[in-house]
Amino acid sequence: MLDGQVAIVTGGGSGIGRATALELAGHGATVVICGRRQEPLDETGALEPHGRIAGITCDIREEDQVDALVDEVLARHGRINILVNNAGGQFLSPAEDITPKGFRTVVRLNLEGTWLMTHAVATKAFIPSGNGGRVVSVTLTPHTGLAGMAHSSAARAGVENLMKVLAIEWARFGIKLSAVAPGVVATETFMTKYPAAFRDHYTESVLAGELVTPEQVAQTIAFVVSPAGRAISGSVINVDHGHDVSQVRYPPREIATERGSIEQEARRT
Ligand SMILES: CCCCCCCCC/C=C/C(=O)SCCNC(=O)CCNC(=O)[C@H](O)C(C)(C)COP(=O)(O)OP(=O)(O)OC[C@H]1O[C@@H](n2cnc3c(N)ncnc32)[C@H](O)[C@@H]1OP(=O)(O)O
Ligand SMILES: NC(=O)C1=CN([C@@H]2O[C@H](COP(=O)(O)OP(=O)(O)OC[C@H]3O[C@@H](n4cnc5c(N)ncnc54)[C@H](OP(=O)(O)O)[C@@H]3O)[C@@H](O)[C@H]2O)C=CC1
Repeated sequence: MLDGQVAIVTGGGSGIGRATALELAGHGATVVICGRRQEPLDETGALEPHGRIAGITCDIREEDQVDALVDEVLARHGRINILVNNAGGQFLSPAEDITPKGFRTVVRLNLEGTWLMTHAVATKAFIPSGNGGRVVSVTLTPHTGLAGMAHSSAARAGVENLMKVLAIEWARFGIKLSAVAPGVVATETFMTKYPAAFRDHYTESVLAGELVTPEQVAQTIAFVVSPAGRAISGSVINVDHGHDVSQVRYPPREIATERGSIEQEARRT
């Protein structure tokens, strides 16, 4: 389905990004993955039997590193057809405890990093080639607001609207852009990063009684960038077992602290 296509998947060393890199490579694409650490990238590469996945370190928040990544992919492969903006994340915190620096950190990663990658790939590869390209950005549901993640909710809303605006502006270049918005996905990070009460509550209370798998998100992304998804642009596609339309009280009684909020995520060491 993707023979001859060259794809970049950010955050391809783990979770949804790893599953997406493997899915695209399984359909014949040559995939370059990036992240801040080399080791997880190498681990993903080793899982692909035909040598179709290679890793290049890059912090998507840094403009010079983004430029260097895109230049390197073009030098190696001569073209880019697909960009998957998957790298992202946040720390869990009651909104009143998020500092200006903390808010900026999350917005920089999710919104500015996505913008830098998208702009660089479009201006260096998609537009000059005359062939356009496909962009999928991974965001989040629920769209009604992800309580405990004010910074990330704001950033992801920005990403989804960015995809819509660019779908209009860059239609003339043949560039199609969409967002894929997962619900709660059983990645290693989700299962280990957040306070146990938060993780257990959302694992047990999701509508369908089961979490989304990274592979389900990856297969949706592969469909969107495949020939079958050619007419998809400016869309937000939920992969969430109905999470977006469910009504959830905040904070959930079962995990509310004495302050009437949620437990803050421990700082990483
Ligand atoms: C209805 C609901 C349904 C809810 C249903 C639930 C659905 C959950 C769905 C979502 C799941 C996922 O996304 S799972 C995937 C998540 N994956 C990730 O988050 C991976 C990427 N994340 C990260 O790298 C980090 O978390 C992130 C903080 C964003 C960036 O890390 P950095 O190393 O760049 O930054 P740091 O140096 O650690 O921190 C920079 C500043 O950020 C702030 N900061 C960082 N960690 C902090 C913390 N735990 N508590 C407070 N503040 C913190 C401080 O101000 C820090 O500055 P100082 O004070 O100076 O230190
Ligand atoms: N798991 C879930 O429940 C859900 C996840 N999502 C979103 O899906 C995406 C993937 O999540 P998931 O697979 O669970 O999480 P992971 O933590 O496994 O993946 C995040 C990846 O992004 C990379 N990354 C983080 N910061 C940067 C950076 N500044 N520059 C480049 N790469 C970076 C990390 O690698 P490294 O640390 O080496 O840089 C890592 O490989 C995220 O955007 C997440 O918020 C959305 C809905 C639900």
